[in-house]
Amino acid sequence: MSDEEHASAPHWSETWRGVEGQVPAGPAGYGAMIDTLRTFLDDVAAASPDEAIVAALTQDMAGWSSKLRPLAVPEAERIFAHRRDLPGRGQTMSPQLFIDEASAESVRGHVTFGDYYLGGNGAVHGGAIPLLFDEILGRLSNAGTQKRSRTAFLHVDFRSITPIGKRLQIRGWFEYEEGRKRLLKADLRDGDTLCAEAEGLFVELRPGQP
Ligand SMILES: CCCCCCCCCCCCCC(=O)SCCNC(=O)CCNC(=O)[C@H](O)C(C)(C)COP(=O)(O)OP(=O)(O)OC[C@H]1O[C@@H](n2cnc3c(N)ncnc32)[C@H](O)[C@@H]1OP(=O)(O)O
Repeated sequence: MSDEEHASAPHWSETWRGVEGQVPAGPAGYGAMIDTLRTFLDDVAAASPDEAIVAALTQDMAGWSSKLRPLAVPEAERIFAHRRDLPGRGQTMSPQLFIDEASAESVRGHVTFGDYYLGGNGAVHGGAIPLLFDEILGRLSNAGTQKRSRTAFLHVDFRSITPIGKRLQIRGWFEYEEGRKRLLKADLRDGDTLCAEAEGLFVELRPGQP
């Protein structure tokens, strides 16, 4: 998907973009580059390459690292993971989350875990699922006009295996707020099957808290 298609798709709203400041524009094609990197990671995970491919790939990747390293900038100027206008925020650490509907109180979206996230026997790694829940609930907790918050705890129940390569449905919602504390819940489903559910406490940061 091109950056233009990403930006025009109805997968985010002003509310969902949150309060964490401006979205960096970044160069044209940044979203497509991150999509390609995701596909690349899935391909690396799925492939059984021979020695020549391994040697060539290692050399190519080292070449790109040497080109990128001198371009490193401080966190505030980075594009990676700061593109809240793109599904997946322009990062590859957690699976690409597509938002279908969002308000200040709840969010609904979909996600497909690629081969990169395989744990074993066709199931998603148990560490990748909390990552996804922290992403959706962390963003919901910080959406709209909310003051910034951080995850204090995240409880995850794995109810059935989460399949690799299938489009799954995810929801997140506010349960209640009490002072600086926000309790949010989320679930992840494969059709009618509940794969996992989460409960997270997010605590509003005091001024000066990192
Ligand atoms: C900054 C965000 C940027 C947004 C980016 C969005 C895009 C990214 C999307 C991804 C986003 C991902 C987001 C991330 O992943 S954020 C990264 C992961 N989280 C952290 O690194 C947080 C580390 N911890 C802290 O900084 C502090 O402990 C916090 C700030 C959480 C609270 O320390 P603070 O000193 O401020 O608070 P307090 O001690 O006065 O407590 C206040 C109240 O809270 C209650 N309490 C506290 N902890 C717990 C607990 N564990 N269980 C039960 N209750 C707990 C406590 O009893 C009290 O209640 P009460 O006695 O008043 O009733």
